[in-house]
Amino acid sequence: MSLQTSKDELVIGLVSVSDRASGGVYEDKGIPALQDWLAAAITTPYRIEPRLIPDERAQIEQTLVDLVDQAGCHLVLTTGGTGPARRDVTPEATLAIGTKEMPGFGEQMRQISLQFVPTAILSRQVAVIRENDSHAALVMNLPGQPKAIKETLEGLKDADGKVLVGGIFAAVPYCIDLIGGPYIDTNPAVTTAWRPKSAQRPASTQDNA
Ligand SMILES: Nc1ncnc2c1ncn2[C@@H]1O[C@H](COP(=O)(O)OP(=O)(O)OP(=O)(O)O)[C@@H](O)[C@H]1O
Ligand SMILES: Nc1nc2c(c(=O)[nH]1)N[C@H]1C(S)=C(S)[C@@H](COP(=O)(O)O)O[C@H]1N2
Repeated sequence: MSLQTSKDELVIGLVSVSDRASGGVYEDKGIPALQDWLAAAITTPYRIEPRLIPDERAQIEQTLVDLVDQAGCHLVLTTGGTGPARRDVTPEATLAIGTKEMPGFGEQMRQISLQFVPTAILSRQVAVIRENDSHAALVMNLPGQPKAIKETLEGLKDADGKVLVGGIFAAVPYCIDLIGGPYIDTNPAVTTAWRPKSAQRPASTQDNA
């Protein structure tokens, strides 16, 4: 297990998978919801690579491969296409481009989402690592309902901000450390990254490490 995190700029791919939003039937709310949440949660500088595409498996696979292999993303979040309907194929496309499956993320997201909606059981969302010769990325599926983005990433808090159910984003920064990506710092008012003590860096040393 290596903790050689990279000094590269953090690059995050956002993929909204929706027939109707990509076809102009309704306005895409997936990418804006992802952007807003990340802007509040991540304090490390980062660049976004957004993509809006239909529920076509080949196009989803190609988009994910391009984001990791060409655009150099360290993290890719998809939204939409995780349900049981005939055109919902985001999990299949994600598994096809992954080199390692990360089942804990999908399991935890369904647990979290069940606190919000009983239909959470219908989401087949998965997460994978994609490794190429030069780097690796974490690719995770979120449900298509725009409100599900904050729910799954952040979890559930009470009126005083006390965490009732932890969101999955807390596990993302250390996962990116372990696959050799940049050190991600978060805003604790939104989400606190879980890292073992040995992997934590004081804020002032992060640029020099
Ligand atoms: N990108 C999006 N922007 C805005 N709303 C969305 C988006 N994706 C989904 N939704 C909303 O969430 C609901 C459930 O999402 P789901 O992914 O199941 O969509 P869908 O019924 O498969 O249709 P489509 O793929 O055309 O968005 C949609 O009916 C829509 O109201
Ligand atoms: N947190 C959360 N998870 C959720 C939902 C939601 O509103 N919030 N909607 C559910 C519903 S209604 C469905 S059908 C599945 C799959 O949605 P998708 O096909 O839009 O990805 O996600 C589920 N997971």
